[in-house]
Amino acid sequence: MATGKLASDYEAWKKLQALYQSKRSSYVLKDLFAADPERFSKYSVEFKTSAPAVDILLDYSKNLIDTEVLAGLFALAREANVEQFRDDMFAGKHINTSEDRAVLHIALRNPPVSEGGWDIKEEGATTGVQEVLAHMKEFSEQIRSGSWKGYTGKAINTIVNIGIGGSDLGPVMVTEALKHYSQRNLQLHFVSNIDGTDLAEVLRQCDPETTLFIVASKTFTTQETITNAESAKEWFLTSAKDKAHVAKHFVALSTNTEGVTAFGISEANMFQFWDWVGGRYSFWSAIGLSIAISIGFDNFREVLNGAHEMDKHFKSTKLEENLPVILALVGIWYNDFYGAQTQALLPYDQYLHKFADYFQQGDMESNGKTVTKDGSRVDYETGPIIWGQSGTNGQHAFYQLIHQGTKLIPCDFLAPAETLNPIAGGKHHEILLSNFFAQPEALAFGKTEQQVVQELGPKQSQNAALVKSKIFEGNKPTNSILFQKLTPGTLGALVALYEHKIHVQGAIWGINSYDQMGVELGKVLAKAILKQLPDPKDVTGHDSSTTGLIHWYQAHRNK
Ligand SMILES: O=P(O)(O)OC[C@H]1O[C@H](O)[C@H](O)[C@@H](O)[C@@H]1O
Repeated sequence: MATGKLASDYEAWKKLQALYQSKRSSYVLKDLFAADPERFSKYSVEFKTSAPAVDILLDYSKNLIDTEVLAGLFALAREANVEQFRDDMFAGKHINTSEDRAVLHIALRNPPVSEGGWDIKEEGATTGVQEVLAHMKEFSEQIRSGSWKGYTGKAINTIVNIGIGGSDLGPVMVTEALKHYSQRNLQLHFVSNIDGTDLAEVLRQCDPETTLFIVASKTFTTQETITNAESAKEWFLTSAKDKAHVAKHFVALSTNTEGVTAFGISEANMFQFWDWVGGRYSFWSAIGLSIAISIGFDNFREVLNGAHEMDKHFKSTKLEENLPVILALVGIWYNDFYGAQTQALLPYDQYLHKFADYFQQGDMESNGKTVTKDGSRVDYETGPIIWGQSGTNGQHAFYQLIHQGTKLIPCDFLAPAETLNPIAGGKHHEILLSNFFAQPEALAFGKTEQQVVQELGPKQSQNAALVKSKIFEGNKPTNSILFQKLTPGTLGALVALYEHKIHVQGAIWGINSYDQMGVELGKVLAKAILKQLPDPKDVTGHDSSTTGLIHWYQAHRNK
């Protein structure tokens, strides 16, 4: 098990620090490429599987690394026991130490043991998963075929997923990413925010006779979700009148049977999962019901299968060829030695426009920690700020800062070789991909004096200041990830790739990537404050700022 040791105490860490200090000026992409014509083939690796057919190329050659840096990074992974910690996760050990839980989202995409899956000895992890998947298959097929009827005998044509955080972001991202495979006569909506506007605007588009509400909440205690679900039920009953009709229009995805039944949803309409599924790793579980309804169960299973292939790769490939490990280590090089604060995810595929949003929770909630598992305060940076947008939109918005700003922003570029929408004879995709190739090239190599002089011509080049102002150094690092096509299997593999990257980084930093105590404290405080809001006299126990703000609100609200 990862010990919670400070990463900065590892010998390999110290060596990397020394390397960075003494040789940083030699990590210049222009020179590194000039010196080694084999750099691309040396620093790229392909992940290829046949069932499902997934083909992903990771090119990490445009990074500020050489063989020595890489050797140091792999040594760090070994010294931090990354392999052991990975195996502990797969074995169901309780690596989420603060909550004493296993971390087994990998079990959710595990095929049945009879089909070669791992046998994981944790409640539900082997047979339970298959049972819930069978329930999801049956139910999603009933909705898609129209055989599930609403209270007036009409088929369902609108699905509203009510959930927040992991119970929202995963289904949102995946249903967007795989929209191409969706059943287009089913309208999908997601309500997450407690702000009544979110629910109100969605309900305007719904007909109670043909709407299915999916209440998605691991704990079934999350204030936003329960409040939204109660209000949705009230809205529904205004038309349906009879509470017995709720059974046809509300289902729940949760670990909390008691909470679900207390809400008025019967156990038969509940899709179970387990406490070893972290919210931000949960769309592989029952939380993915809206995905299965949208794209069909077989496609949903392909998402799981693609992820399972990546799990196998992560588990059995040596570190030097292991995609998640490579991404994690290169990320650590910038995060901890160069002091980069962020990591941009830039998919050149419009279907992936929610990919960065999704990993904002996945990465930042996992690795936004300052204390290691043994309680020491870290003296290095942990989780980066994750952000991004789909290309080429980002190019016309924030790329300038990546190109020439003072901050180092390592970027991952992702793109499919084949588009799902080859309109205008494939012209759009060629233009899109020319940008996908051009941006990392420009970031890496910038614009040299020679290029500027050539561009300006002999006369204007006399102006030294002008020439100087137009040169830019480049040397901005990127990873490029090319994949064949955005299929369900490929999406599953890509998401698992980033999940495991997060796991490896957390292991090296010695932190618990699987709890979220900061978020939980905010929830507790909000509940306490809610009770004090009716009467200013009740506002006690806060600092003067919080008290002042609450009092101002109380004086200004329109009650
Ligand atoms: O699924 P729920 O129990 O409603 O939780 C929803 C979300 O709550 C919090 O924000 C947690 O930090 C998230 O990890 C979780 O996904």
